[in-house]
Amino acid sequence: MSDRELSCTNTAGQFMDRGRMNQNGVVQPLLTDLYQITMAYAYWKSGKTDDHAVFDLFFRTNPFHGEFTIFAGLDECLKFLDSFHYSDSDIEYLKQTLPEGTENEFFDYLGNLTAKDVTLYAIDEGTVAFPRVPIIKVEGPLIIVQLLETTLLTLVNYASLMATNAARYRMVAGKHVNLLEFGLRRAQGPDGGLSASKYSYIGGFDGTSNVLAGKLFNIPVKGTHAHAYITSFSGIGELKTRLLKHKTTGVTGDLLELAVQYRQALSQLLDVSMEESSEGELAAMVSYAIAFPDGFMALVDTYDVKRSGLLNFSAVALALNDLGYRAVGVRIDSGDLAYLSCLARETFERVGENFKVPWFSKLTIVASNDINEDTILSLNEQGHKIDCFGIGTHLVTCQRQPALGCVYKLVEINGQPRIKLSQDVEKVTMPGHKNAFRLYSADGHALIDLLQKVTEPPPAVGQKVLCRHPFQESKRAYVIPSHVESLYKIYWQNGKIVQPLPRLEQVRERVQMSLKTLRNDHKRTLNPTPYKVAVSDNLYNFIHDLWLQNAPIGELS
Ligand SMILES: Nc1ncnc2c1ncn2[C@@H]1O[C@H](COP(=O)(O)OP(=O)(O)OP(=O)(O)O)[C@@H](O)[C@H]1O
Ligand SMILES: O=P(O)(O)OC[C@H]1O[C@H](OP(=O)(O)OP(=O)(O)O)[C@H](O)[C@@H]1O
Ligand SMILES: O=C(O)c1cccnc1
Ligand SMILES: [Mg+2]
Repeated sequence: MSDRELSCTNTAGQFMDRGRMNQNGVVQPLLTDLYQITMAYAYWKSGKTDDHAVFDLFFRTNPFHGEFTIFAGLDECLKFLDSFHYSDSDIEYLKQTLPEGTENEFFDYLGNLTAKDVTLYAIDEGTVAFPRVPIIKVEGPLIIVQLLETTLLTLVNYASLMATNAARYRMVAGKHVNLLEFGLRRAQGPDGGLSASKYSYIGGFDGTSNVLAGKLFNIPVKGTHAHAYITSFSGIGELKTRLLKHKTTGVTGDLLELAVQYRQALSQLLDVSMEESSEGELAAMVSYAIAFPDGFMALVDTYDVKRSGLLNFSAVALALNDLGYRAVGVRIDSGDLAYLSCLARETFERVGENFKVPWFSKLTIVASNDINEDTILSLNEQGHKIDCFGIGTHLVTCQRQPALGCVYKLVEINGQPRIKLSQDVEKVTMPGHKNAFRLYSADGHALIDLLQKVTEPPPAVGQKVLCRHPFQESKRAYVIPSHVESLYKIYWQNGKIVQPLPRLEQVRERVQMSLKTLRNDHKRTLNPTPYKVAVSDNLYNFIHDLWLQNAPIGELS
């Protein structure tokens, strides 16, 4: 759909620095859990200030009963590191908040703390990611890397959940349908709303109704109008203006008169009685068309799609055509969207044929109203004629799964591996500083992600590598990769962002490219095949030796 096709167009480019946004003002070092700061004090007191730590940020299960996750939020994490600094008022607040007796030198230490000694490795933003493969690794002095935990998690969890949700909607809707995010009114607060707009765009939506998101992130802003516009008119007597200049000749025409004439003719063609249709709706549509003659898109379900909305819309669109303008289309916001969209398309085809206006059959049909992934799948099965979905509540609140469970775990300290044991095997952490590789088959599909110790040589193309399930001894396979992708890049080092950061549209494109590398059976909505994540033989033995060393031996009595 071109910009012309929905009534509002985007002019945001001029406000933006290459499609990237400045750091969200709410993201600052105090946006964290108190326990990070109390731990920092205790680390400081116990002389652990300069201990060298490595933390992994990863999730354990994919959201939405799926088998993939889109990693998003990295850009914001890097900006957070870049600006990490406690202000004087932050320090004042902490002095009042931490228990009396907290030593003053600690606050001096915090006041001078930055992220300059931190190194951050990450998978590229917009790439598909899988459980247990760290998407970010953070290395540096224990206190500062610990202090980053909560903020990094809040920046990655919702962003990745949202981008994944949007990518799933894109997959079920197909390439050719437009997807607009309409969720601001339902989002979890203003910041949730802005993030939803940004990350649904990355995940594959085409635009948002959120004007501030358009300005801040250079996302196309689009929209139609609300029922209030239609119900604010009760009859044609209320129209203060009915005249419109012809688009090319400039000669003034009476849009209302033309529309009324067409309405009469249409009522016979469509077998709809004029008495049943709403005159207020006609007046509203005429006035809206006068305001936006090149972008006329009308809501047709206020009273009755068949008996009123389509009749009035078609009458006004034909009248506009006489004055040299081409209407854009309709939005349907209630009822059976499959049936009503087919009815709308049939109506437009008949009207176009009858009045010799060929483009009528191509009018855009937008559908909205509580749409989710399953609704789109069901509509696809039933057959529909919808060109564009406007989606709010289910998309932005991620109603099907409201949180992604990324965690941040210490895996190494002063060169010594650390393991967190759990009764639940899935929750046992993978110790040590690790590298991750994605191994591809000859047909270009991703086969398996392989974690190794950083000291191991990377897997090589054409060479057999043993891939082991991290916890189940008997599950292993040899893989001969046709292509090996090293998943981590250093993004932050020596106090600087050390990779060029892509623009939002580039991340958006990367999502689609990355999804293409996944086999369809990993992406299907019902019972998708799990993607394999493995460890090298070396890492397997290392984990299990450490596990045995750390697990206490019980005594039976
Ligand atoms: N053909 C269809 N197949 C499956 N689901 C549909 C179909 N058409 C609409 N839906 C969905 O059914 C639900 C209908 O919701 P609901 O009954 O609250 O709305 P409505 O009565 O049509 O409209 P409203 O209450 O806004 O006037 C929505 O979630 C909508 O997306
Ligand atoms: O349904 P969603 O996916 O959240 O999409 C956004 C909704 O917001 C608007 O109306 P609103 O819901 O405010 O009023 P309505 O329920 O009466 O249509 C719009 O008409 C959509 O229905
Ligand atoms: O522009 C629209 O049609 C729109 C915007 C927000 C919510 N519902 C609809
Ligand atoms: Mg609604």
